[in-house]
Amino acid sequence: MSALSTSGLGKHFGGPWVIRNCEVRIPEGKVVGLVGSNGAGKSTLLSLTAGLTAPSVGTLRVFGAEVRGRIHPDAALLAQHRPLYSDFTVGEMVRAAAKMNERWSAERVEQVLDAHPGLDRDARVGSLSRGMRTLLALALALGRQPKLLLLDEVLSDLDVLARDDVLKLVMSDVAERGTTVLMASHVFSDLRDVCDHLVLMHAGRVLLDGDVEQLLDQHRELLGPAGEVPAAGAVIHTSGTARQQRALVRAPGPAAEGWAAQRPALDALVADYLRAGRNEP
Ligand SMILES: Nc1ncnc2c1ncn2[C@@H]1O[C@H](COP(=O)(O)OP(=O)(O)OP(=O)(O)O)[C@@H](O)[C@H]1O
Repeated sequence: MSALSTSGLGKHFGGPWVIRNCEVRIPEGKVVGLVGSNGAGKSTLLSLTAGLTAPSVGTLRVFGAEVRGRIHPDAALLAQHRPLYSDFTVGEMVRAAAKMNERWSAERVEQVLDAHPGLDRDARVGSLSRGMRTLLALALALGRQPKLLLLDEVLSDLDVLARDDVLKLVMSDVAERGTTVLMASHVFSDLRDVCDHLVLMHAGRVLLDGDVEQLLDQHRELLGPAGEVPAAGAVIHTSGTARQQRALVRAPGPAAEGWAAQRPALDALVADYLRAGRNEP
């Protein structure tokens, strides 16, 4: 069963479409990188998935059940603004979260707090470092024992050690509970090492949705002389100098004479799709 599937999904807030004709299918147990430039619609897709806002058109299903602006018990969202009360202590924050959630694993939250001495139960939330606040918010999201964990820009503004802590915690949940994770970031390098499935958005549209290895297999980076790219497939993006040209092509035929073809690196694939999106009218 898909952890998340959408059909003809669209969203606007009374103005222009923020998500348009969105079709995604995310298999259970995957760690998904949700990538796109600022304003691409990543946070909106996460909010729709968590049931915080309802679709304007189309459907969105989480583990087969349609979500229409109702919080799904199997999904937990760690929003970009980290929903925590600064005046509470860590212990008070944990108790408040436990009261707000019917399904709750105190044990899971305690495990996380015990593993991170910076998360002192008596410390004021407002006095915690950015990394510790993110870890606390993540611990509370994990306390809900979600089957689908939605993380919005969870690594932004964190130093390298805090990033390691957060990623380790997320990946341990994946390994131990088979959690499906959808992680949004506008910085692809944040997600590159952990994601096995990629959803790439631009201006409210989904440009790519698939298993990372399969997506790489479907594309070739062609290098050859300047001029027309002799490719049978779809040319996604070209760049080059007066002498040499480079092109990313989807489903290309055999390389033409004078041209070299190689499987692209994942970073290059993502960057080319984002550039191609930016150049569209
Ligand atoms: N509640 C809202 N009301 C009106 N417009 C909104 C609302 N939420 C989002 N938008 C608009 O939807 C578009 C997509 O925003 P969204 O936050 O989903 O993008 P994003 O890809 O997460 O961007 P970023 O990487 O900057 O966080 C933006 O133009 C934004 O202004």
